[in-house]
Amino acid sequence: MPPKAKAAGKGRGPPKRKLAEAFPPGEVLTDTGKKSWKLGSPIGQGGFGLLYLADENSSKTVGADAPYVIKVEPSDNGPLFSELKFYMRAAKPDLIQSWTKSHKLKYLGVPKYWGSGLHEKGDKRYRFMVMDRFGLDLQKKFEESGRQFPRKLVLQLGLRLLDILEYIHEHEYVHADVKASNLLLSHKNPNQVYLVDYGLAYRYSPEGILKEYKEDPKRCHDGTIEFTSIDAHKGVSPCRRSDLEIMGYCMIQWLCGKLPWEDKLQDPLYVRDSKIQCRDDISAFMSKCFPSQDKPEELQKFMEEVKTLSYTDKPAYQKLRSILEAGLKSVGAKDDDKLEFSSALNGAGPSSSAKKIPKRKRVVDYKEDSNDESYVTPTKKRKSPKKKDINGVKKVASANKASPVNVAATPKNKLVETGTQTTPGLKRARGRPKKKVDPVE
Ligand SMILES: Nc1ncnc2c1ncn2[C@@H]1O[C@H](COP(=O)(O)OP(=O)(O)OP(=O)(O)O)[C@@H](O)[C@H]1O
Repeated sequence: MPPKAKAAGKGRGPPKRKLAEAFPPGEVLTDTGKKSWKLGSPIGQGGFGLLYLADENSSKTVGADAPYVIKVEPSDNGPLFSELKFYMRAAKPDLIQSWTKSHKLKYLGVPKYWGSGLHEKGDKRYRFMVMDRFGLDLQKKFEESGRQFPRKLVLQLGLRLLDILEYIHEHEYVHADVKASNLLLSHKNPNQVYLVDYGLAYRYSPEGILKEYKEDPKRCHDGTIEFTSIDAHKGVSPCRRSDLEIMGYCMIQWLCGKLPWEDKLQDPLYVRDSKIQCRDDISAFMSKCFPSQDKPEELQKFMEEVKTLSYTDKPAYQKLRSILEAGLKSVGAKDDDKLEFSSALNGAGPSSSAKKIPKRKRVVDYKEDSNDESYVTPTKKRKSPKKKDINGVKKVASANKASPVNVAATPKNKLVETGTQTTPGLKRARGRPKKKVDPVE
């Protein structure tokens, strides 16, 4: 039996996590810096908490174009704790701003952290975090585009992801769960994309000290099964090369529609072995993904460059950028900062294999943030397709027949669940502090 399937849920689950109750619009929360924020309507639901539209507190009501969201979870739930640690360490607006400036970037797709705190209501205590508000996620765009993105778009997304990953890697973290559903478009600017969901982010280099390679059979296959890295399949904590490998699989899927192992995602060992085979013969892998089209040479080179990285190596981000830029050049395009989703630009419509399939959920069997805090995540089986997201537009929960409903048109505070991210039978769990160290206390 695959290790993950054995570990899934049975007997190891933590107590059921409570979802934060729906706060009424107008609820005021005060963060640790004494700044007050006002909640608007709920905008999304994660596995462990709710997201609300929000704004700085004033006499005005928080409308549909609010610039912030607030994530709220019961204070004894772990996941927001882990994510919050990342945001507090690496996503302060000043830090992002100065990096953007010094690296001459037009923007950096890391959400800014605006504050956090604890909020008491009745006899309950909640942890909250304020962040930028975004728009649609790229998984929806991918489905809308018949599960294929144009080459120019894929390469531009790759370039933006390299900016993001270089930044978070240089700030001691890896993301470990890059995928289209974690890439959100800016609420205001349709040409900007942001990487969200740092619930699985791992501090691979606390105070600059790199974690050592160590396989742990109990932690195999963490992440989202089709994209997760070979390191994660082997139960090794994610590192910089893992993020790049995951990103490579994403780009290939966006371009060809379907990765070779996608028909057998219920078998993590099969997925792991397929990825290992592909790494051993990248050219054959590319031929499988692009049987009837020209193989995108740049993606092959990208994967080959990633393959050269050892566990602790710092990736050559600039070389990787040049590889993707050469790809843009080869199709007569340039990085003009416009994200165009129309597949006509590809010169090819969606491939026959590029049909709609249900979105996968991610799996994680542990969480560890080293330094002074260590996390052990008891496995948790997540309730099925209970998702979420709204971003001004919600989808109703029939797996792939999305009916967009404007959140403003839904009954007050009533979340419409969406069915986007489930692979039946696989579990998902998130980090939980072993020691009770509260970052906002
Ligand atoms: N800053 C944001 N602005 C707008 N929408 C967001 C923002 N962050 C997340 N979302 C959307 O809200 C939904 C819930 O996000 P959240 O990160 O809580 O869920 P998740 O990715 O499943 O995380 P969890 O790991 O808690 O399950 C997602 O569909 C996501 O696209």
